[in-house]
Amino acid sequence: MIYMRKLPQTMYLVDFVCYHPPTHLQVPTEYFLKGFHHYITLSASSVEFPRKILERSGLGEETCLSEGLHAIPPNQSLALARKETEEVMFINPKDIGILVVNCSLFSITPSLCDIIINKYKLRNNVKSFTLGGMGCSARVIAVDLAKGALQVHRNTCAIVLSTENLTLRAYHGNNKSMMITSCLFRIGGAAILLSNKNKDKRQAKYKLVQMVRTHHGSDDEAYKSVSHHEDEAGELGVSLSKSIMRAAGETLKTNITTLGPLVLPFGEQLRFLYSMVNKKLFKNPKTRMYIPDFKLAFEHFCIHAGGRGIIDEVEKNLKLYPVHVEASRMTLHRFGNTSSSTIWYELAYIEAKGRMRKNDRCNSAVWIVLKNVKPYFANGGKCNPWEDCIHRYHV
Ligand SMILES: CC(C)(COP(=O)(O)OP(=O)(O)OC[C@H]1O[C@@H](n2cnc3c(N)ncnc32)[C@H](O)[C@@H]1OP(=O)(O)O)[C@@H](O)C(=O)NCCC(=O)NCCSC(=O)CC(=O)O
Repeated sequence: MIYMRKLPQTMYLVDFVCYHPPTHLQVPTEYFLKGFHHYITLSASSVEFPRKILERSGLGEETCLSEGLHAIPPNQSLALARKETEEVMFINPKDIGILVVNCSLFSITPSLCDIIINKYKLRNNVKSFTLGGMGCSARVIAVDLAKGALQVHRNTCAIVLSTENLTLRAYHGNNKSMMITSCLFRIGGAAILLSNKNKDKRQAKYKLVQMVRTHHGSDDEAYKSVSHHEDEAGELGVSLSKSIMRAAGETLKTNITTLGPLVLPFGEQLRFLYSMVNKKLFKNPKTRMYIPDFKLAFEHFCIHAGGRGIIDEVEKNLKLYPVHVEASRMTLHRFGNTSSSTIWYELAYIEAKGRMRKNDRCNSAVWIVLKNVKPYFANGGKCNPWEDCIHRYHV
């Protein structure tokens, strides 16, 4: 009995839903650019910049912005920002013991967790955590936090709510790195139900098998790659530095080194080890680090849809095929960069395509599929954000 209590708890992903924004919130390119012209005093040289970025971004014509950002000039009131968050975050409140909410750019009192607890009248011993400022990486951090809490609290359900809120963050200046953020980021969110209850095993879709987190905050360049600050003219904005690709590449390398031994076939591990020893120990300048074939470890890849450039880079570095990055590209096209929730739209895409088969493995936390997941239309009308458009994808 004592031995049993010490066993690590298995964490199941019972189900998840993604916010499906209403069509009146859509921002087709021309409409978006018209709004941009109204609320930004663009200098002559930068007038064409947002158009250029939008055309090359990988975003389609149906991505959405919050109600406040449709107004001309934008209505950036706290009330509308709060309304946005309340609309995006929704749960089924039954039996929740742990609540984790992550939202990078919107932090208020009462907290985002408090809003949910009050709205759904959650029980008073619920363990709640609100994470802020962590960008898209919070998608892993929030699940990891829930996992840690589920190790301590047995026979418990946890909800993770991942979202971003841009209403208060529309940028009104000429700084290109900050304009890019406005061009790429869109409204979105996801709710993920996790459980360590034995009885949930039967209905759960996925089981967590590995979780890897690495932190590159000690590297100054990585630290500054996404940053909220004032521009040269004193306008607040969130800048994306050009070095983000390099930072993403470095993080990928560290993750590969950590995750490789846990998921790769033995032969791939050996090849990787051989190249590492050659390069690091024998300092052989001719040896290039071997990038293991992760296609042998995963059937599905959910790569953060941060921008076309990011997806291109990961596809190239990991030598993936177009089908492996299809869910990321289609998510970027249909929903835009929704920050920490993009990977859940991607998982929903793979499900909607009917590609999720029993025993398949998905990154980025490593999930194993517990049963064939039926696409939405075979699922009794269960909510999938792709349900009205999956037949039109891929594009
Ligand atoms: C923005 C792009 C779509 C542009 O694609 P292109 O293939 O056209 O790239 P390009 O290099 O030719 O760039 C076109 C123009 O944009 C400029 N440009 C590109 N990136 C820039 C940047 N970060 N800051 C300032 N300017 C930039 C180039 O100088 C050029 O300007 P000129 O024409 O004047 O020479 C792509 O670079 C991309 O996807 N970048 C990654 C976006 C990103 O960082 N996403 C992660 C967000 S963070 C995130 O998602 C996590 C979170 O939520 O926190």
